[in-house]
Amino acid sequence: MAADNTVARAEALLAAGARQEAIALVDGAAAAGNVDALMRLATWRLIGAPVPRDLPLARALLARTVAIGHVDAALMQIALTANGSGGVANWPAALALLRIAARNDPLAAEHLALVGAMDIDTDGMPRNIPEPERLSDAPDLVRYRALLTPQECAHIAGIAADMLEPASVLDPTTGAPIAHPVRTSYGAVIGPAKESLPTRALNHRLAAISGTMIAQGEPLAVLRYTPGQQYRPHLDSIAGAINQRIKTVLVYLNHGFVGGETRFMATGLTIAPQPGDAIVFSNVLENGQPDRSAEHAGLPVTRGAKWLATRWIRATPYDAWNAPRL
Ligand SMILES: O=C(O)CCC(=O)C(=O)O
Ligand SMILES: [Fe+2]
Repeated sequence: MAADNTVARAEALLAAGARQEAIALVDGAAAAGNVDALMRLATWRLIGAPVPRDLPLARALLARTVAIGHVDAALMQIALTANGSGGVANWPAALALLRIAARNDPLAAEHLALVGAMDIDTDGMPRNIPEPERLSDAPDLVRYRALLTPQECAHIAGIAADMLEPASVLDPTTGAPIAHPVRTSYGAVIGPAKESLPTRALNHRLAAISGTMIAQGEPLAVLRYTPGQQYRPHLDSIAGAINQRIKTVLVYLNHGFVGGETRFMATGLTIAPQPGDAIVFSNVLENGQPDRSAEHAGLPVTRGAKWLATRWIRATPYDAWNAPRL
């Protein structure tokens, strides 16, 4: 179907407060097989606005969108299939969909090649976990050298590059976003609809090296620090959290910058980022309470740009679709 302006007209209606008309317009076009309208309906069902969130329905709409031919819809369908959003997590089905998408889409072909190069089983789980190097006992901290290949690092950074935003917090009085007081880097979160199959496999790898279930991980966050930017000393644990951040995995994604070491304040231990290296540390003591000795910082970058992926891991499964505030 030729491109038309149905979705743009619906956006204008939404902006003007005509919600029902906007929905009716897109519904009608989608029923008539308009691929952009179908894609928009699917994303509305994922976002939960201006219609209620319905993940299984979003999946069904995406499947129809893919059948007509829509590259982004295919990659989203693959992500949701692999991570079980709106259904049961099904790696083999996601891989089969990626094989089909890769026939026509160079980006999907790249994802397939990345996954094909990994040492994983038929469920996308790593077959071998390398031996860690212990860096300290208090805090409980280990390092895995070259856990990610340069291609894997570039893949993660590439997904995030399109979504980077300055770190912000909400002003408690006005509710408006203001500069984050502790972290000055730019960042992006690779949420469940953007979790490419290579990212999913890497998240399995990060779960394996941290001895946790993949479902405990918050969506992978990617940070980019340019000169002067830093992550001031902080704890990753959250005071009073019901579902505590028990562990953190940091993966250094690149080289070609100066500064940006990770420092643990209690010991002074300072880690020089090497691309592909991962560190894993515990943010809680054996009794589950926050471990003050896990306080750490990302030192200022003085030249170039530092890219880093962070996986904050909770005590119990974390639902990224219905994330609680703590
Ligand atoms: O940039 C770093 O080295 C530290 C990052 C960090 O502390 C975090 O992501 O929680
Ligand atoms: Fe941190």
